[in-house]
Amino acid sequence: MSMAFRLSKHETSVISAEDTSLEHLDSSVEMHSRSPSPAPLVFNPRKLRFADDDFDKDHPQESPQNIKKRSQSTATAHRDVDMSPPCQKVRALRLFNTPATPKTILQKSTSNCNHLSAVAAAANAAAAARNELSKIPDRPRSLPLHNHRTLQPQDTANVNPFTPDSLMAHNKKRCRTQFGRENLNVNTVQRFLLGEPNDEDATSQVAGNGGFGIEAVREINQQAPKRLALHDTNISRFKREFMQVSVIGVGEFGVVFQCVNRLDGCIYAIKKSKKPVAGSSFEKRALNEVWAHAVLGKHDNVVRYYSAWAEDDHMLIQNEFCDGGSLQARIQDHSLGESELKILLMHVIEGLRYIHSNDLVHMDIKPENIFSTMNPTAHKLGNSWETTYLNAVRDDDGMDSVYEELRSSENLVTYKIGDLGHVTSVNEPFVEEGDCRYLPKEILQEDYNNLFKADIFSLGITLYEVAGGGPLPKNGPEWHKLRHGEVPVIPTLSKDFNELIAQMMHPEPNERPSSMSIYSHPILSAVDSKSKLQLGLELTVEKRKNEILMNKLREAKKQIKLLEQRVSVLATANTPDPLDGQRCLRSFTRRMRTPFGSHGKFPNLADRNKNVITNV
Ligand SMILES: Nc1ncnc2c1ncn2[C@@H]1O[C@H](COP(=O)(O)OP(=O)(O)OP(=O)(O)O)[C@@H](O)[C@H]1O
Ligand SMILES: [Mg+2]
Repeated sequence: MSMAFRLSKHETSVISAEDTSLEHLDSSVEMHSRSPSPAPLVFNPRKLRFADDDFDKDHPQESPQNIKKRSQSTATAHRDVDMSPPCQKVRALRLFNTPATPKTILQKSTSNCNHLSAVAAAANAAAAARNELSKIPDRPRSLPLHNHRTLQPQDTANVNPFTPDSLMAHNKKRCRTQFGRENLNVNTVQRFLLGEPNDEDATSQVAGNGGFGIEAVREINQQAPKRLALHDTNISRFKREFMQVSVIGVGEFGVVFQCVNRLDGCIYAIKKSKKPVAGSSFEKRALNEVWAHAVLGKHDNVVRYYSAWAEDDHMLIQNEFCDGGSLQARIQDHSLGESELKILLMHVIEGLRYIHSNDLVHMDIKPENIFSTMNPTAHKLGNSWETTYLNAVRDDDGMDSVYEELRSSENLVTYKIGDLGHVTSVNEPFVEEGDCRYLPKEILQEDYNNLFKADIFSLGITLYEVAGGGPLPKNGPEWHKLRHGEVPVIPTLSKDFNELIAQMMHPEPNERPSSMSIYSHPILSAVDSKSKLQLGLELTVEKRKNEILMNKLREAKKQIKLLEQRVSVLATANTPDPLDGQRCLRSFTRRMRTPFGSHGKFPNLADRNKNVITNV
């Protein structure tokens, strides 16, 4: 159970030897901390404790039920002033033996298995099935039903509930009843993809109604009643494939390592669940994160996903390594100015727009879950041609220094949304509340009608915090004020930016701007979003690139000239000189005419030549 507890801010913790959650860490591992704290193995604060100190101080006698009830009331701000956000407490309750206990979590977790989409299932399982498919000579034959009992775990594949599939999104109900499963076996997928002869109308049903044929459905119902257990997929990869460099972060759920892949030599961030999750109630949470990453990890402003696997019953996720650390670490020593905030907003809103366009929501946007890269190739200096160009020239000698210059600059940064453990679908939400400091009130009231706007609120309050409005309250009057439209003005920001933040934190979700409208907000026009310093730096870099290219051009021209000269010399040398021919001829004829030859008459070559020349 301790795993569900979050580290409080005060608990900037030191990993101790007895911390079982870190039993798999090498003792030699150094903590790579971007916080100013010099202590080794000091972690950035993560989410809150459920039994939060402040909370307990504020409400020592409060019964959890009252807290929840009060949170759900729509009482006025003043009445709410004494009330604290219940989410952490409610979550705590769920973990103990009360009506809303682990059972609830587990039930929810099991019911969430119905997130299925049959076509999405087919599409996902298709990848796993591809190898098998290639072995099939002709149209596949269906397995006799009794054969299903002998199916091996490796013949099945999970269904990713986040796969964007509009077909099934429109047939949710049907989908739930028909495909209330989390995995499909390869034969069913084959049959769906290749079309079973006696499933002819099934194929048309798939297109028209989003369903399989009756027989296929029956087959699915005969199959494994639960999802592919992590335990069954355990594989040993971590030590074999990766070289562990350091620990880069610790959250409620996982420890994140910086690793180098032994084969490709690139750096990755590998997140490993702190405790074994296979078979536990956290298995679903772990899989959720993998599913979300697999669907969303392709956008420049979402942490890229490479692979995931289960090892020793732990979940491991191999992600892009973000060398700039978390936003939380970046703001340890200073708040962000408006120009930096605009860049942050521009990047995060692009990521959110992408997530939202997949009908998914993040549900845990906060500085600890926004990472950054300082790699200029990842940064959008311009269009993608520029990235391609930079990639193309990066191996060239001169670019290394330019690269270094970019890398050392704190001003070139790409922000990426990470930690997708709370992602859920808006069509069939399974909401696991994130950090209550960043949650809007409606989520605590279990109003999930406009989840997109919950992300917008969290981003708004994140901007407010990193601009200098933090630290954010976890409960109490200040917590409520921020959710009742009483957002203090940040003096260092323009009126427009303050207004935008306040609008994003509007108490009424529908009044908050959408990710799309923020994206096209005039405040984020391309020029405005870059600081003078950044523009200056980019200009310098462009000039340097230009210089290098000009030098190369000059060098290339020189080489071409030299080559041309050599070619003309060679050409001249190869052309037979008529005079030379005459000379040879004459010497030859002379030699022929001289019965003694040259040897006896002329002791050395010079004399002989002299003779020839004389003859000429
Ligand atoms: N890809 C990455 N690149 C660089 N640092 C990372 C990466 N992933 C995670 N981190 C670091 O590790 C910390 C914990 O990661 P993450 O938020 O994914 O863990 P978590 O256990 O899911 O957290 P939470 O408590 O929010 O559930 C982050 O705040 C960040 O500092
Ligand atoms: Mg996190």
